[in-house]
Order: sequence, then C-alpha cells, then structure tokens
Amino acid sequence: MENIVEFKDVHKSYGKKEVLNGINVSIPKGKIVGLLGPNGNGKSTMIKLINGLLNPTKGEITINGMKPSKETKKIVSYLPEKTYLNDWMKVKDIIEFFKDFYEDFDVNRANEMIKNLKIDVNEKLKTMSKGTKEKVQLILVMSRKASIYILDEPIGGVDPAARSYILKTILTNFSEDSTLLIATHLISEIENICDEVIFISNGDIILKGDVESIREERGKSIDTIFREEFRC
Ligand SMILES: Nc1ncnc2c1ncn2[C@@H]1O[C@H](COP(=O)(O)OP(=O)(O)OP(=O)(O)O)[C@@H](O)[C@H]1O
Repeated sequence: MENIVEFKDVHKSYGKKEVLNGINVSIPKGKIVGLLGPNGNGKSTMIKLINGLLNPTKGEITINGMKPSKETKKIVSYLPEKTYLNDWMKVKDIIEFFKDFYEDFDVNRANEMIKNLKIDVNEKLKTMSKGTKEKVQLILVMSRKASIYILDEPIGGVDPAARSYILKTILTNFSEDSTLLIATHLISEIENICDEVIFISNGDIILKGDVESIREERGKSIDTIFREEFRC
C-alpha cells in the first residue's frame, strides 16, 4: 500500500525535554486515520512536523516523498489547534482570501456548507461563538481539494448535532484518493469514520492498525481500548 506520510526514527525535543522518542510510522494514501492520545503526548508536535512548522531534532519526515516545504504545503490542507485567521474578518472575506490563496479551493463547496450550517457570511469571526468559529475553519480546510487533510482537534467546541453534520460532510467531500489525519480526544465520535488508528503515548506509538481488525481481535471498541490504555 502506498503511503502519503512517513516518519523515520523521528525525535523531537523542546530544550532538554524529548517529546517524540524515535517515531516510525506511515500514513497510507486514501485512508481516514485517527491520531489518538491523551493531552500532552505529542499529537500536535507530530502534526506541526508534517506541516513544517517544527523541525525534527533527529530523523526524517516525508510527504509524498518530499520533505515538508512550500511544495508540500500545496497538497496539505491543515486545520491547526489555534486559529491563524484574523478575528476582524467576515466569513465572506475569509472565503475570498482562501480563494485567492489556494488554487485548489472550491468556493461552491464552502458556500454550500456555510449555508447548510446557517452561518451568516457577514458575521465577523470576532463575534462568533467558539463552536461556530470552529465550524467556519473546518469548512475552509475541507473545501480545498488537497491530497491530505490534517485536522488538529477539529470538533471539540461544536455541539453534537453539528458534529454529526460535520463528520458526514467530511465523508461526503472526501475523495478516495485523498487522506485524512484527525487528532482528537472524541474517539467514540470518530471511530466509525476511521479506517485506521494510531495511539501515541508519551512520544511513542503504542498501537497502530486497522480499526475493524483491532476491534475484532480485542472484542472492544476503540473508545474502550483507549480508556483502558490511558486510565488515570
Ligand atoms: N513550544 C513548546 N515548548 C516546550 N514544550 C512544548 C512546546 N510545545 C509542546 N510542548 C510539550 O510537548 C509535549 C507534547 O505536546 P503536544 O502539544 O504535542 O501534545 P498533544 O498530544 O497535542 O496534546 P493536546 O491533546 O493537549 O493538544 C507536552 O508535554 C507539551 O508541554
């Protein structure tokens, strides 16, 4: 199976603190992959490394065979944990901004989702609730025709009804030759859309595999396995 992202012996330290301890993992093309782990275990660090926002202390990361660079940014659609958008912008201005900035941005797809979620295009991000802001950002990211979508905690602030709509929308828009990597704590919500899961614990990958096979082998849901593995 072809892989879109590969981590080869990737270490990452912040000062003296090592937070990734030599990660070897690959993300296959065409799959929806859940990156799961408790707070502070290295999920965002892995995602920032893929996006070239951080450099590994040791080891190598490739996306479609290329190191993270300007070229790889063209094929990666990334939803960061914290917004980088200007608060004073209206939804319609942000859509224009994305249209100008990304060649692969599908305005019609964005407008349709905005309409279905009853978001006012004249509202500024500044005055929106946390959940609505999250919805807007997710819509923008999912409206690109990218090779890989990377979502860092995308639906934490969104109410359950909108969550189902959003997950459904992700699936509807998802083309079979693209890949989705989703880091989240909301495992029960996403386990039914994931093909594969990766568990990260203290900077090590402790479980990786096909969701169906893991469930069958252990006779438990991914959510239950997670709760057992990371019991406080
Ligand atoms: N800029 C930084 N400087 C120092 N330490 C950092 C920095 N960023 C992250 N860390 C530390 O690295 C570890 C991993 O953090 P990371 O954000 O990757 O975890 P996470 O699994 O994404 O957590 P969460 O689920 O809470 O977002 C944590 O102990 C965190 O405190």
